Amino acid sequence: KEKVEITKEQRTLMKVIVDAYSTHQIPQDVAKKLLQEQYSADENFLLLTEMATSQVQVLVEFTKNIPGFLSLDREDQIALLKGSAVEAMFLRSAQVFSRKMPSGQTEVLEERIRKSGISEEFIIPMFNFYKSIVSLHMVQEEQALLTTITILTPDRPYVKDQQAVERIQETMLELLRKLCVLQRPQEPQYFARLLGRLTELRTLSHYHAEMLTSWRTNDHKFTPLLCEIWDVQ
Ligand SMILES: Cc1cccc(C)c1Nc1c(-c2c(F)cccc2F)nc2cccc(C)n12
Repeated sequence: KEKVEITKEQRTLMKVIVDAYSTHQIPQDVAKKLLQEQYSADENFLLLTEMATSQVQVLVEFTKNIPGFLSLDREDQIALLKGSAVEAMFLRSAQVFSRKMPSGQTEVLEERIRKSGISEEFIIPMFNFYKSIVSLHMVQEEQALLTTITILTPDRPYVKDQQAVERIQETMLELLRKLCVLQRPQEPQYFARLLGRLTELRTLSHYHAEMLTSWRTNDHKFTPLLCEIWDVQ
């Protein structure tokens, strides 16, 4: 039986990441608007665009706090952010669903997503993914580390020094592996199941690209930040 223990530096690393992850949450005003504004496809889309924009801002702030990220080549930092944004945002919004939001915000958010002009063919895989994340009952450390591992994927387009990214990602993978063993001794495959979700995320990012195109065709407006992160317009 492998004796697994978290070293002192791993504990420090985890605290930095979890603090950054929990500090940078969706602003309350956006969450509050979800409950107040009226229901129309356009109003729902506007709210979700605002939510997506603040999710990108939160993602950038979180990423800057990942130990080692800012010491990467500047262009590689941008390539990692652009390449991982959708996946990190799917994880983040899935966690919004898994954490019972107060006063039925979850149901309201689900309703607004379903009624925002997204075609059924994207809604189904999106909500299946949310359900599969909720069913894992991840703790915050796992959520923060899984998002960090997603951001630090070396083979994103245009990343020049993949080795440097791999080195940091490996540190995070080892920490998450230990956490899973300690957290769920009775579920030896739990770590593998978590990483399996990252494969599902790649499929979702293809759906997301198609959603963007279909929104554009219906002449929906995005914010400058969303245009920049996903190279639209
Ligand atoms: C904020 C939100 C939450 C859940 C579902 C959806 C459809 C959204 N909204 C968007 C997403 C998006 C995301 F932010 C996280 C997960 C999956 C996503 F499709 N991406 C974009 C890009 C341009 C405009 C919007 C409205 N939008």
